[in-house]
Amino acid sequence: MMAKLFRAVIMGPPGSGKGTISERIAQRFGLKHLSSGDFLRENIAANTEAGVLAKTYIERGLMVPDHVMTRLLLPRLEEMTCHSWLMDGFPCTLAQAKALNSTCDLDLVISLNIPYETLKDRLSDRWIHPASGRVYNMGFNPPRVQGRDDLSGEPLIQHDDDQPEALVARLRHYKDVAKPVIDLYKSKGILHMFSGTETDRIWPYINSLLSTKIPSRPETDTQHIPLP
Ligand SMILES: Nc1ncnc2c1ncn2[C@@H]1O[C@H](COP(=O)(O)OP(=O)(O)OP(=O)(O)O)[C@@H](O)[C@H]1O
Ligand SMILES: Nc1nc2c(ncn2[C@H]2C[C@H](O)[C@@H](COP(=O)(O)OP(=O)(O)O)O2)c(=O)[nH]1
Repeated sequence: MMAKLFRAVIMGPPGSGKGTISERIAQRFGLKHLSSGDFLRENIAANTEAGVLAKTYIERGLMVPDHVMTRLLLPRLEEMTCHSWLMDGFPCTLAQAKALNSTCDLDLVISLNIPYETLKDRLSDRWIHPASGRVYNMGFNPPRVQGRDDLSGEPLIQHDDDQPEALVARLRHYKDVAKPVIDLYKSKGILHMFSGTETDRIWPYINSLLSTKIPSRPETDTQHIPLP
C-alpha cells in the first residue's frame, strides 16, 4: 500500500483519451481507476433507484443531473478511505466539483486539451462494448476480432452521439460546463493541462509528472495496454 493516499481527477472533452490514459495511470501507479460512466452502468444493471433515474437521461443523450450524480458517487468515494484513486468523468460541472470538494481534498487534476478535428476522427472510429464500457478504436486499439469485444466476444456498437453531427453540440456543452471547474482547480493550484493530438505523446509527460508525486509499481503480466 502507498504511504500517502493520492486522489486525482482527469478531465477532458469526449474522446480526449480520459479512459485510455486512466487505464495507463492505474496500471503504472496502482491507483484505482474510477469512472462515472462505469458507476452509472453498474447502477443501471443493478436497477438501483439512482440507476433507473440515470438511465432516463443517458438514453436521451443528456447529462445526468448533479444531485443524482453526487448521491451516487460521493458515498462510494467516502467508502474508499484507504485507497488512492483517479476519477474519470466526475466532476464535470461546478456543482459536482463543489460537492466533491466537501468530501475530499484532491491532490491533482489532469485536464486534456485535444483539437476538435482529432476528437472527431477518434470518436467516429470509436467502438464500445456496451455491457462493460470497454472502448476500442479501429486504428489505435482495435479489438482482436473485428466487431467483437476481446473478453466476452460480444458485438461492439457505435454511439450515435459520437458521430460528427452530434459532436459539435457535445463539445460546446463540455466547454461551457468545464470552464468554471477548470478555473476552480487552477485557482487551487492543482490543475495540470496537457495538449496534443496523440495519447502516446502526451503520456510521457503525465507519467513524469505523476512519477514525482507517487512511486510507480512494477509492471505486471496483466496489463493489456502497452506503455511506451
Ligand atoms: N459527471 C457526470 N455528470 C452527468 N452525467 C454524466 C457524468 N458522467 C457520465 N454521465 C452520463 O453518463 C453517460 C456515459 O458516460 P461515459 O463517461 O461512459 O461516456 P461518454 O458520454 O461517452 O463520455 P466520454 O465520451 O467523455 O467518454 C454520459 O453520456 C452522461 O449522460
Ligand atoms: N487514433 C488515436 N485514437 C486514440 C488515441 N487515444 C485514444 N484513442 C481512441 C480510443 C477511443 O476509441 C477514442 C476515445 O478515447 P477514450 O479514452 O475513450 O476517451 P474519453 O472519451 O474517455 O475521453 O479514441 C490516439 O492517440 N490516437
